[in-house]
Amino acid sequence: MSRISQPWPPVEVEPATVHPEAPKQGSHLGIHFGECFGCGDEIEAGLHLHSTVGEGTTVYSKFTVTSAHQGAPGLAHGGLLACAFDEALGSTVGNLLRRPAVTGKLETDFLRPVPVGSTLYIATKLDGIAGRKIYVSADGRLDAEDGPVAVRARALFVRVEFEHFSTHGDPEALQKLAAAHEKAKRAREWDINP
Ligand SMILES: CCCCCCCCCCCC(=O)SCCNC(=O)CCNC(=O)[C@H](O)C(C)(C)COP(=O)(O)OP(=O)(O)OC[C@H]1O[C@@H](n2cnc3c(N)ncnc32)[C@H](O)[C@@H]1OP(=O)(O)O
Repeated sequence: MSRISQPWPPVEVEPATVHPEAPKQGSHLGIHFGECFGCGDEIEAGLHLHSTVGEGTTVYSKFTVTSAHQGAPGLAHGGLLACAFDEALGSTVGNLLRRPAVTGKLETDFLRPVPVGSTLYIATKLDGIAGRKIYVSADGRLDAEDGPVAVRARALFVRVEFEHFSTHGDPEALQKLAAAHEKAKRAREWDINP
């Protein structure tokens, strides 16, 4: 039985073009929000995903499973694995395209159990764009870049305006976040052009 029967992407797409100001190959992608469950450093039990830009439209992420992420004893919870992929895919879309987008659909195939203590090596790539729709997919390999594939994911992200977050989210927290990003940007420019 084929695990994924639908063609991917499911519609005709244009190739995704990386934004000229996107972080370059080899750049480590920072935390986009300290309280983000996927990447933030303020959530002790969070996933603490780390990502690096790869070649073309690829981003590589790592996620180490801890006892805080269990479903069955000693094994990662499938929902948290899906969360790791949402983060890896979303970070790829956000950082490479530099336009706000949210997950519209996320599909996961769990191919092998993922034990506590193991690290998932997630390789994500942009598969194409159709209007506001961005198609993206990833493989997660166990314990090595060339390890066996344990989880696969495919997602549709939908481009939104900034108002999506200010209308539905926490405007005060957004303002603080924007101010922190601006401060970090100025500090980087100062480092580069003292
Ligand atoms: C540096 C930065 C780092 C940034 C790093 C960030 C990393 C964070 C990672 C976490 C990301 C998340 O979890 S985001 C949080 C989870 N997601 C959400 O909360 C989204 C909730 N849903 C929504 O707000 C809405 O449904 C939207 C925005 C997705 C779509 O609503 P809309 O704006 O009214 O647009 P709509 O017309 O419905 O959809 C647009 C097109 O997409 C299609 N479409 C929409 N949803 C689906 C779907 N589930 N399945 C198929 N197709 C769909 C529609 O058919 C349509 O196609 P066509 O007619 O054009 O052909």
